[in-house]
Amino acid sequence: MRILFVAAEAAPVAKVGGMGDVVGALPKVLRQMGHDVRIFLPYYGFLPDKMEIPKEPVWKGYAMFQDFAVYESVLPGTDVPLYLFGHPAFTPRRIYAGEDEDWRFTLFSNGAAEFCWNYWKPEIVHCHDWHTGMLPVWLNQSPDITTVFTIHNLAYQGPWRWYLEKITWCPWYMQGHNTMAAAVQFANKVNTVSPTYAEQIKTPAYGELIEGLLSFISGKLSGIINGIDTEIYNPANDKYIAQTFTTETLDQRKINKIALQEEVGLEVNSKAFLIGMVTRLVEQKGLDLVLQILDRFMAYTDAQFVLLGTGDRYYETQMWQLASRYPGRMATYLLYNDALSRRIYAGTDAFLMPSRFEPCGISQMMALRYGSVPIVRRTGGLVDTVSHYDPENEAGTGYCFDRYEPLDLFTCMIRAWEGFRFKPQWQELQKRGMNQDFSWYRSAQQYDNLYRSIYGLPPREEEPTSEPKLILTEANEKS
Ligand SMILES: Nc1ncnc2c1ncn2[C@@H]1O[C@H](COP(=O)(O)OP(=O)(O)O[C@H]2O[C@H](CO)[C@@H](O)[C@H](O)[C@H]2O)[C@@H](O)[C@H]1O
Repeated sequence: MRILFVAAEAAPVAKVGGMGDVVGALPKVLRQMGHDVRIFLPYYGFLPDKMEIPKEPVWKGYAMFQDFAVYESVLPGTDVPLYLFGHPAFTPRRIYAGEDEDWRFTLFSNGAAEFCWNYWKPEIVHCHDWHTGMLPVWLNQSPDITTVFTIHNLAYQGPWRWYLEKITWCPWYMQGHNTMAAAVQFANKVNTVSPTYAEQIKTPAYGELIEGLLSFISGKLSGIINGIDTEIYNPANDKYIAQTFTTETLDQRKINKIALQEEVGLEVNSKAFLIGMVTRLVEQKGLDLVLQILDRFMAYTDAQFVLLGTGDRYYETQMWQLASRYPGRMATYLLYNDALSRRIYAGTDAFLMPSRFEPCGISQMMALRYGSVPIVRRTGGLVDTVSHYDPENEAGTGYCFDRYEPLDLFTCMIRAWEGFRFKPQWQELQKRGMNQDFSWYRSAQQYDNLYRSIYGLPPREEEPTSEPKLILTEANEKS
């Protein structure tokens, strides 16, 4: 099938969070499965620093009273054709956070629709998040193009209808009070990035005010767990970490811990329990919980803590100030740095992710792959990817808690800190995590079946072993 991915991010050239990982990895695997997948991305001002882009555009178009040009390149490290939407609105060296955000991404979507109608006609347009939410509405009038809309983050729903009506074409048949709601109504298939979250968003606690709509369209709504790029993120040959390792050579992993402690200015001590966090610093990621207990945790234990993240100024300053109270034991890096993130996954003993909600979560899968034991709140995709440690039966891959309460997080962290003292059991726990299969192949198979279902084709046979593991606890079934 001919499939066009339209998104605001694509790793490795334009990534802020997990959506970039998905758009950067999934097309590659789908192409290996025989689909002609291409990506449509804004031509951000920083892209020429990161890849080769021809000077001449392959096509010029017109949308929302604006001229634009489309340049063709290839996503670095892959064979995936990449079309770049060139317009001065994207020249600034940033992906998000501008006053013109609603306008410029609506223009981008409109440009993508024109591109499909006039230059390269796909059978399926696979849209990601609100930035591309108008595409299913516009393409609804083209019966030979179908749409899939993937929700990575329901919290951001794009501009309101009244604003869209001012800036662009809202066809007579359009429904939905904002871009996300319109996309959910008009896409042929809607999916989110884990089975648990797909259920949760039909409830008021997680539905971000469109739970009624999501319940209404539940017949076309599904959950497909993300993968990670296991070729790029591989502790056995990662050139960004001090010492490569596998489950067989886990003892060597402590070289990474020492190197990380040196790099981020922590006291060098391979015996200290080192917790890491790599995250966007936003409410979703549970930072308010962390701020309520971290001071006490640091005071009560001898643990060390390293944070890498950017985001809300409030969380940045609070974490920074906390770090200044624990010199040599806590380090805060307020920046975006892929190489350092890998060294944190490879060098920490545990990885903290107490999310308020989590559509899937890529970081905990990276942590598992690099042998850092996740401490997570059981919500969304964290339910589907991390199972609670059961020492009696030597089962489970991390430490989990259910309620979004500071005391529950504190208790969970203390349990992990205690568990770390039992070295042989801890190593087994790490190995179980590292042996989990989070490759994209399993998820790509499910996307393939989703595409096939649009055309009434039967699903392809799946390997029985490749089924994602869905672990539902009583507490989660209730939430
Ligand atoms: N400062 C920093 N430096 C370097 N790397 C950093 C970084 N901050 C974050 N990252 C990286 O960004 C990615 C974060 O991905 P997540 O899926 O965990 O969260 P995110 O909320 O961004 O994604 C949203 O979309 C994805 C994709 O569908 C869903 O999994 C998720 O639940 C949803 O919230 C990881 O690869 C992480 O290493």
